[in-house]
Amino acid sequence: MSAQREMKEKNPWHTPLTIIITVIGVIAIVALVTVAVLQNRPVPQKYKYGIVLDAGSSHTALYIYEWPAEKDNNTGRVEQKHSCKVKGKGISSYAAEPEKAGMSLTECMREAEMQVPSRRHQETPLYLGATAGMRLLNIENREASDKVFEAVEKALQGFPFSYQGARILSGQEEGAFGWVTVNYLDDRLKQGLETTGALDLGGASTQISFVPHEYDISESPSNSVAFRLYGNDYNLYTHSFLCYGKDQVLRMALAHQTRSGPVTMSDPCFHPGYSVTRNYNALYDSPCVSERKPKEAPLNFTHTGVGNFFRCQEVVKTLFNFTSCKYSRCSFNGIFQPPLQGSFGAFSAYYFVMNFLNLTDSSIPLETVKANLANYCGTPWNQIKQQHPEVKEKYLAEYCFSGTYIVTLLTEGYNFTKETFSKIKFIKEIKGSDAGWTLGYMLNLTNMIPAEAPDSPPLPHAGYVSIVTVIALLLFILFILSLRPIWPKCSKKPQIV
Ligand SMILES: Nc1ncnc2c1ncn2[C@@H]1O[C@H](COP(=O)(O)OP(=O)(O)O)[C@@H](O)[C@H]1O
Ligand SMILES: [Ca+2]
Repeated sequence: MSAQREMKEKNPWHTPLTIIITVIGVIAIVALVTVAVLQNRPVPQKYKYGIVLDAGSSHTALYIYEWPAEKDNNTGRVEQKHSCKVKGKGISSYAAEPEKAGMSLTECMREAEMQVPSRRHQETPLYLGATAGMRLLNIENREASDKVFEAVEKALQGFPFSYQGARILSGQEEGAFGWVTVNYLDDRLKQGLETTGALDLGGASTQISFVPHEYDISESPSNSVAFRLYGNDYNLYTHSFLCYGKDQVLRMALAHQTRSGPVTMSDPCFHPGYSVTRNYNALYDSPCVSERKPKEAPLNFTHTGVGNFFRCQEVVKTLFNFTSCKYSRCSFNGIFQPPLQGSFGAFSAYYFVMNFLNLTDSSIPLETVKANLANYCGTPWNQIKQQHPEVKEKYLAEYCFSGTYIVTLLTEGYNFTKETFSKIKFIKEIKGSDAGWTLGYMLNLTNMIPAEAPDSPPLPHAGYVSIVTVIALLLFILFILSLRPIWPKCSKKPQIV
């Protein structure tokens, strides 16, 4: 009993000094680890927002983007939070009543007010970019185009966002920003990977953009755009063909087939049994066809379908001019195009049309695509309507023409072959964000893609916490070991007794 007490009294672990040192040591280590964890714990996510209105020729769409507030200038990913399709037609169709162009945006703008938290309203940039519909209106009637912009501007300024202006994008910008969007969403830019080309088909214009293999930009400087993004240089080839969007190209096809001013016209691009009355003045009311208007024509003509893909292709081919090229190589209409390179993402109407025709799968060979189209175009109009009662009749009637145009544009126009055709992916969106020029436009205007690669912290959060914990544990073990000279006394004493 007394030996036991003596041992207890002499146990060095039980001296007040050791106990105090141990307790302080443990507290210090716990405090160190706690501070490390708390300090680096991600704070609850706060977001910033940006709004872009895509005023296309056929309709306007509003996109809301969001990104983590503390990372807006480099590392944070910008994603599409919401989109809203404006009811009615594109703003260019309100040339005769511009106020209505402004009013048409109200519903989607109200939706944006609900979607963006109100404390962020004032700092949220709002852009409107108009494309080929307004380009055409601007060519046709400058004054009317200015009035539409005035009305739109007035309407947008009535909302609590940070309004940054409404303007017409150049064809180059439209092509280049579509390319930025696709490659940003695919994370190809930040990682410096080989980029994907972008193919955009609108109603009034169409764009092709890609980084060619070896590219002499001096051959046609107006087709080149240079970017420095995340420390990499890109020489992008881009071209926008005004009037070669699918609605204007249809006008051109109809104009070509009615150039003699007939009363009825049989069209291989429309289904057998299809028949509508069309007005000559309405058909030729566009700068894309106005010069081709027949001198003498009746008021209307009857547009009937024949449904023959191959003959339709012949009609479409007449809309491309292959005769003159002052460069080393051209696509069509004397426009320079370097050899195609890499894979492509085809979006907007490319996707809508090919998706309807069940032809988005890249593994379908070009020959099969043509055979399916031939079969589809040859199907009687009544049968098509019965099979797709849910689809808008205007779209439904035009899928044969649009599909034929897409295949002809890609192969005859841009020179895709049966081998390279499989490199085209028909896409609507990438990782939840729509493919289109709007995201690239906003990233550019808000300087959200830095020219140089951002400095990233040497360690991610988890790595940092683990290292602090390991060091703390090592310190603790070292501290215990430093008490070692006292250990033998403690363990041997009872044996001596
Ligand atoms: N569901 C759909 N099916 C077929 N075509 C569609 C569908 N939705 C939109 N489109 C077409 O996509 C095109 C979009 O073009 P738009 O962006 O308005 O014109 P642009 O880019 O030339 O200014 C239009 O031709 C429109 O009719
Ligand atoms: Ca468009």
